[in-house]
Amino acid sequence: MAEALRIEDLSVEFRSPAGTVRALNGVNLTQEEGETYCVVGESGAGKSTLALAIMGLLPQNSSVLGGRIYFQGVDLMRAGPDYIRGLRGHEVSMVFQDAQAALNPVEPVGSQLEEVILQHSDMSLRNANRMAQEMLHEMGLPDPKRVMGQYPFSLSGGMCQRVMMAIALVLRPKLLIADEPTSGLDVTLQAEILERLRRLVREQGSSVLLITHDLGVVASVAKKVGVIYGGGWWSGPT
Ligand SMILES: Nc1ncnc2c1ncn2[C@@H]1O[C@H](COP(=O)(O)OP(=O)(O)OP(=O)(O)O)[C@@H](O)[C@H]1O
Ligand code: NI
Repeated sequence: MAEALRIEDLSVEFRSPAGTVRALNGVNLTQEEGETYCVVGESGAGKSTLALAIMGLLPQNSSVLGGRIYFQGVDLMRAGPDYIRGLRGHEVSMVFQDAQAALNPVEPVGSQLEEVILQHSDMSLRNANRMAQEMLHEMGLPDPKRVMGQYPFSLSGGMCQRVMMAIALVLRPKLLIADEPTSGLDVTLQAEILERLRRLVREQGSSVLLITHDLGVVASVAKKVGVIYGGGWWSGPT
């Protein structure tokens, strides 16, 4: 099987007025195409930092101290910003930990989804609208037509997570990074979202890097798991 993602000895630190924090300390992982890989670790262990590093979205006050990130064999640290921008939204997409904050607050969620569809296809607005509704329906949102016209603040956290998931999946990414996609959801909804992820892997052959602190989630979806602790790293089969 071909390799989707490989991370070698990645170390990242943050600078703040209080000093520097080592958020990642020598992380290594290899993920095959079509594989679900779980990253677990307690709060503050560096999980979101890892996700942002892969997406090329680390904040200004961080530095990569060393290491390499390869996506489909390409060294992302040496690839230009245009290449990384091209990857985001096409090949690699991400569901952010705080979905409500990641959505544009001043645009109805339906238009946000339509925009992504239109940017990546030559569909008519009408067809994009239909596709957006279908995606929201796929994600298990009741009454997608009504949801389309709403702003993020008027939707629940779980609904925003589903909208984000629709946006992330509509492009059929080769790699989906999902940062705590089920946190804050009740158990039934969690199971449903995980089932959708599983279906994605099956149908689209996508790889999923699933970030969670929930060992129950790990047990139900992953073949491989990596544990981040205090920026350090342990990986092995589940
Ligand atoms: N923008 C930032 N500026 C300074 N420090 C940061 C920043 N982002 C994260 N950190 C620090 O880096 C460490 C790792 O944070 P990170 O958000 O990656 O953890 P996490 O594992 O995702 O936690 P959680 O499970 O709570 O989401 C923490 O000590 C955090 O305080
Ligand atoms: Ni996090």
